[in-house]
Amino acid sequence: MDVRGLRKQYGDVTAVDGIDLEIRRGEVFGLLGPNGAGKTTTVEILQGNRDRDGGEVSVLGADPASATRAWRSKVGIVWQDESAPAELTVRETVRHFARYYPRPRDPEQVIGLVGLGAKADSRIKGLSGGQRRRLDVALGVIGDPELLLLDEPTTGFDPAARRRFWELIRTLADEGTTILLTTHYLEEAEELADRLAVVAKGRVVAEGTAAALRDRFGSEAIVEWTEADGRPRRERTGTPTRTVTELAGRFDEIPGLRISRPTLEDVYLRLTGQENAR
Ligand SMILES: Nc1ncnc2c1ncn2[C@@H]1O[C@H](COP(=O)(O)OP(=O)(O)OP(=O)(O)O)[C@@H](O)[C@H]1O
Repeated sequence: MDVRGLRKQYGDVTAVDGIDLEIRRGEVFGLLGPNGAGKTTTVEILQGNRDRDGGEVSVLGADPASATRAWRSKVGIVWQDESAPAELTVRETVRHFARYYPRPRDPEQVIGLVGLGAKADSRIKGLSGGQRRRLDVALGVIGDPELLLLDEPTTGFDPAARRRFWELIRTLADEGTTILLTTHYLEEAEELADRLAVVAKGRVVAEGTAAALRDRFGSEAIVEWTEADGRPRRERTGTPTRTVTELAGRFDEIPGLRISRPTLEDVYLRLTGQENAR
């Protein structure tokens, strides 16, 4: 997948302001960014569900803006508000959607993969929010796509379901499916993505492996301690030893001393200009 200079405007709002992305076949790619950064708009354009105002886009060798039925059958999409009929059971729904594809996966296997085996005969209207999302994921993968585009797939999942979903993504990736997912969970991005891009205000502000992003501010450390008046302090520094030596001159024992390296979340907050959120 190749995206060059992608732009999208909604009236006065520039949602996507020149995004470049290159995603290799078989790769799991994570798109991170704060609310309103332009992730959903980007994914919708890649799916062929939204017009763009500028830029070149090639997805599985074709421009999604002129997508054919054959192209659509190779791209798996997880809708946020799947309009599956509420009266059908999980099994009926997955079987029904399988008929739209030339070479679908086995519905029973897919139901198992998303962890809905015990709910196969339950009606959709009786599913919890998280179970509903898992059904959405099942419908996204039933066509055995070459490329899977997932917009915040695990929102509303409980921790066990999220882990099961990670397993599913790894299984699909091992089988050669290319996967692009947006997420607000840094742990999820770190766990799943071979590479990730951080988007802010419609632009890519950083790109690379999670480890490389973390190492971007590699020599820095975060020194935390409690002041004599009880106020917690947090200082980012490239010279932590110096900071601690200074503190040691002021305190016998530095209260609440903690020295850590920036986490991916620290780096993310910094890259997106939200570091004061901590
Ligand atoms: N259909 C629309 N009409 C007008 N403005 C829109 C529309 N969809 C999105 N926007 C605006 O475009 C910008 C980018 O939105 P988008 O949904 O792509 O961001 P996002 O990164 O997916 O955010 P979130 O993490 O909250 O889902 C926002 O300012 C949003 O308000």
